[in-house]
Amino acid sequence: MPREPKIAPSLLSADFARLADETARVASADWLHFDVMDAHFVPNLTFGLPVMKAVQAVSPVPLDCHLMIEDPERWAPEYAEAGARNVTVHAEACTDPRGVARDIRAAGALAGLALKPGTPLEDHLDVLVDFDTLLVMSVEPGFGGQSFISDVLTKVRTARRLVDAGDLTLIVEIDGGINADTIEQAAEAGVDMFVAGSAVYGADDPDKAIAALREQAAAAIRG
Ligand SMILES: O=C(CO)[C@H](O)[C@H](O)COP(=O)(O)O
Repeated sequence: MPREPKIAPSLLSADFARLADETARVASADWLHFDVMDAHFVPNLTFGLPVMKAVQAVSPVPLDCHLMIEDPERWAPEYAEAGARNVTVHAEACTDPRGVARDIRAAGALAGLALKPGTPLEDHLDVLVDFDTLLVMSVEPGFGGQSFISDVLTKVRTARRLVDAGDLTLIVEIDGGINADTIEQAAEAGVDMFVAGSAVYGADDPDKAIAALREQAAAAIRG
């Protein structure tokens, strides 16, 4: 059966003054991507656990929390306990990736591992068996609206091969610069879940943009 592409709009590109309305505008999405930035691991500051809980209470779609923070071991389980569907930590920030994956899962969420564009997949292959999702960053984490870095597709292809061979069970996710010009190459490389910020929230009708991106990715997978 062909892969069914999934779309996760990134709330980073939404109007922060109207977060409840902005979650309702993407009700057809698969996950809602929630970017937590601490101004230390990345040079930007967004929102944290109290805002996540408020969004979680009104969101029609499950939350996909991407923690771009130092000390993820301290915070990740709390996002899981608050009801996130998936909680992703950065490999570059983790001192105990296996331990944090175990804690996230024990708190009821899927556990995700994210890699910055320059971080080799090979350096973290041994821990991937403990994770449910792999988030391949296709921009430097910190800001929306950047250009897609196509070199990271090598990591996507490797992960896809390992999943298709049955060596790993992972949702392969990509984040950064995904739009109508880039989604097809990402889909062909093997992505399951596409995070899109500006391409969705920058559209007049975000739900229409989600449907169009999903269909474009599905067509690329069908070949
Ligand atoms: O994690 C992120 C940045 O660190 C964002 O989710 C990502 O950049 C999405 O925005 P866009 O689709 O506009 O690139």
